[in-house]
This record gives sequence, structure tokens and C-alpha cells, in this order.
Amino acid sequence: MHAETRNILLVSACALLDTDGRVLITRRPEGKAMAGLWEFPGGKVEPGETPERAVVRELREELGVEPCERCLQPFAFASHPLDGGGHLLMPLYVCRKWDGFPDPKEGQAIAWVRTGELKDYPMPPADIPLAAELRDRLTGARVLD
Ligand SMILES: Nc1nc2c([nH]c(=O)n2[C@H]2C[C@H](O)[C@@H](COP(=O)(O)OP(=O)(O)OP(=O)(O)O)O2)c(=O)[nH]1
Repeated sequence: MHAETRNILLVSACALLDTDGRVLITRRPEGKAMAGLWEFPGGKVEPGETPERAVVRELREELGVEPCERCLQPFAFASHPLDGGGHLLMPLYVCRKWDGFPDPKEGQAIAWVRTGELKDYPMPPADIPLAAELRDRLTGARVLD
């Protein structure tokens, strides 16, 4: 028997990391839910789509960049209740290799930010713990290197 998952909103997101260890975040444009908040690029997983395919599609649509699917490293996930009784499940991937230069296609602002500075950018609730996890684990990895 399968668990009932109709109330789960599956959204996959990606932290693009540059060679200086900065991460790309994008600002939700006016007219959208949570306008003005900064998030990791990504979006809803469509029926029949894998979370990895969704990330590749969303990055292409939103930013014109082409990450190779096998460069997506599962990093963490957010599990967060939504207003109205639904529940958001959001895997976050890390990607260090992609083709193209990020070019906002939907009027959104973008920023390359050090992980320690992510806290200065207001984010939707599910993205906040993911930002903290990036700061803690990526900074820790550098210290251990
Ligand atoms: N990233 C993120 N998304 C959230 C949070 N809470 C919440 O309701 N969402 C919703 C907003 C959107 O409906 C969805 C994110 O997918 P998206 O970025 O493709 O959505 P969108 O607003 O562009 O919607 P659409 O135009 O594709 O319909 O998740 C949150 O804390 N973080």
C-alpha cells in the first residue's frame, strides 16, 4: 500500500556553487507568491518528472544555465507545512559544474553570496534551514580540507 501523498508539494532546488564557494540565489519577482524573498533556484516537480530533471529544466528556464544531471549532488531537504494544510518537500542539490552564464529570464534579481552572508537575505521559511546547512557543512568542509 502506498502512503497518501496528494497533499505533498514537491519542489526541487539547486545551490550553484562557484569556485570561490559563493552560492547563487534568486529573488522572487513582483506578482509571485513570496515576492521579494531570496531562494535557491528551482521549482515544482511536474508529473512524471524526477527531481533532478526538474532542477535541470528550471535552471534552463529561469537562468539559461545547463547543469549536467550527474553533477547534481543531493545535499539536504526541507520538509515544511504549508498554509492550507499541504506540505512542502524540497530536496536541495549542490552543483559545481554547468554550462552557460546565469542570466535571469524572468525579471528576477540574482546574487552570488558567501554562505556566511545568506542570513542577510530574507528567504521563504523552507529555504532558511537549507541556507544554514550550506553555511555549516560547506564551511566545515573547507576547514577540514
Ligand atoms: N522555495 C520555496 N518555495 C515555497 C516555500 N513555501 C511555499 O509555499 N513555496 C511554494 C511557492 C511556489 O508555489 C513553490 C515553488 O515553486 P516555483 O518557484 O516553481 O513556483 P512559482 O511561484 O514560480 O509558481 P508557478 O509560476 O510555477 O506556478 O513552492 C518555501 O518556503 N520555499
